[in-house]
Amino acid sequence: MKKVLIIAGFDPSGGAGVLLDTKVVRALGEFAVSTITCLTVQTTERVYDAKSIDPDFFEYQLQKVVEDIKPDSVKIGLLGSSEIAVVVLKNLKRYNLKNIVCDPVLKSTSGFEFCKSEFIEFLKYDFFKVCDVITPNKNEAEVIFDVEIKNFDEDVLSCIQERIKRMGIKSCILKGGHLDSELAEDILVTQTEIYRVSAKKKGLPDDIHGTGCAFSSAFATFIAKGYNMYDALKQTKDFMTGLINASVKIGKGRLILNP
Ligand SMILES: Nc1ncnc2c1ncn2[C@@H]1O[C@H](COP(=O)(O)OP(=O)(O)O)[C@@H](O)[C@H]1O
Ligand SMILES: Cc1ncc(COP(=O)(O)O)c(N)n1
Repeated sequence: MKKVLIIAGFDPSGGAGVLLDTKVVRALGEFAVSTITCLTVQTTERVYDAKSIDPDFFEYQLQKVVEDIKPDSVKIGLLGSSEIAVVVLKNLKRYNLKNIVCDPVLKSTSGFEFCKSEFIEFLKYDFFKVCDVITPNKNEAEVIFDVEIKNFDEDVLSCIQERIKRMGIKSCILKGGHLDSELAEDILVTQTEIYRVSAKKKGLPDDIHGTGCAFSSAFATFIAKGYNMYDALKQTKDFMTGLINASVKIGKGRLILNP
């Protein structure tokens, strides 16, 4: 059995964060261990507030779990503060952790700003370099690469490829759930290749909660199983399409995924 380390926030409604991440890893037949960066007050309707865990206590949690259980891959979701991000970076290096998948959560789909501008600069110029892949959605990619994205045309993709090289980012999967398109297209951009997968879009872009969390956890799980990036992306896309088509309404707000 493969082990996936989740580093993410807690959403009490179960629609995003560690509760969803661990269910995804389990649904794909592997084992999740989780460390919590941040607590949120959140429902299927919106995020009301977020509070970081004390950085020293978080580090204690992370170090003890990785000293006990060596992960085959790592999924990083909501970090929530520069202090927590600094601790994560230090320990990714200290324990020489491999197969790092980072979902750069900056803002919730409902509009809650999880982070400040200096945190974004730290991610862009220090943190992303140690990750094997980052998985921004349209809005996150616009902030990270400082480019306006209407669609994933050749000009946008070559601009992003040039920027990942300049920033020292190994690779990036651009998630297309929020593009105005009939297709939900996701694109793996490495320093040398561009590889696309797509599926028919269900409903409106903001109808479903937690798609980005589930995507990065599934991708990290397929990488832990030993798939290369291209095959892991194909498998993740198929898995996500199934989950999205079976999404359920459990509260007053958006649909959620129930792996
Ligand atoms: N309405 C939808 N129909 C089908 N696939 C979707 C839909 N919304 C998102 N996806 C897919 O879900 C995954 C997460 O994408 P996205 O929603 O863009 O991320 P985030 O939750 O970080 O904003 C991607 O594979 C994307 O293509
Ligand atoms: C704990 C946590 N992690 C991540 C998200 C982003 O998910 P979404 O984009 O669906 O709001 C969230 N809302 N809460």
